[in-house]
Amino acid sequence: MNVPSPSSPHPARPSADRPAADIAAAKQAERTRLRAARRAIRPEERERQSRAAVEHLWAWLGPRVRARVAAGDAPAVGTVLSMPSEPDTAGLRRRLIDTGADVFVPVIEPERRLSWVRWRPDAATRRARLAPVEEPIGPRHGLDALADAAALVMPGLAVTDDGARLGQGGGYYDRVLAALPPSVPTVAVLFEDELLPAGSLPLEPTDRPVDAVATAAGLHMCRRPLPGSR
Ligand SMILES: Nc1nc2c(c(=O)[nH]1)N(C=O)[C@@H](CNc1ccc(C(=O)N[C@@H](CCC(=O)O)C(=O)O)cc1)CN2
Ligand SMILES: Nc1ncnc2c1ncn2[C@@H]1O[C@H](COP(=O)(O)OP(=O)(O)OP(=O)(O)O)[C@@H](O)[C@H]1O
Repeated sequence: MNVPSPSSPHPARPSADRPAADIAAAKQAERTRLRAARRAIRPEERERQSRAAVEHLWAWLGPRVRARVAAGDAPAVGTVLSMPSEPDTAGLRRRLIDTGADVFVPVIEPERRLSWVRWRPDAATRRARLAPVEEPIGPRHGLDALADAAALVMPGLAVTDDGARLGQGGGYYDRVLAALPPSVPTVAVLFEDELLPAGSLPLEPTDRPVDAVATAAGLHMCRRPLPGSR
């Protein structure tokens, strides 16, 4: 079987021959387009799509978390505190907590690194200095907190059918994906129009693909079936 290793660079590399500055500029233009499209999404529509995307994600993730909790091995799950422009992960976090998972969300560190803080519904948060995101206050952990996670649920602005991801531009998640054990399934949560055809996003050598995308339309497998999904 010719399945690419999850930690290898993305196999489809339409932008391989372009100068790096061109690719970065093309990404920036795409971010501008995608952010404008997000601003046009009404709150009720964001709510609807967030609920439906979480429902599809939970149909796969819920049973896996439950099984591990029942076996006395309550898993970690990485996710985010969503910005108002993003699909809302609040419903996912509530279900994870209700089911007994350990929920971790990112905190921005120097040199575009992330650390991970355990989140509870009553967690005190503060605004990050370098991005318009809330971060919980509390002990910070390295990526080892997610080494045996049931999933890493990621933000992003768009992902292609085959898993190429465009984020907010910090490279934070590319660094995470480069260091995360390939056994941890990675899923981006997006609005419906943000799952794009393969080949339609500019790629840099440091970009790392995601395994799947959850939208209101369903859970789309980009690279390999998620464990237990069939
Ligand atoms: N909820 C959430 N948390 C996250 C991320 C994320 O994408 N979403 N990140 C993922 O890496 C990291 C934070 N990085 C971020 C960097 C920039 C922006 C941002 O929204 N910036 C401005 C854009 C300014 C500009 O135009 O250049 C904005 O969109 O208004 C958000 C997060 C870690 N935590
Ligand atoms: N593993 C890495 N090591 C060093 N530099 C990196 C790494 N990953 C990404 N970068 C740098 O970070 C820059 C921004 O990355 P990119 O445009 O892929 O961010 P993004 O995936 O859109 O953002 P984010 O992950 O923060 O949501 C890249 O131009 C690249 O130079």
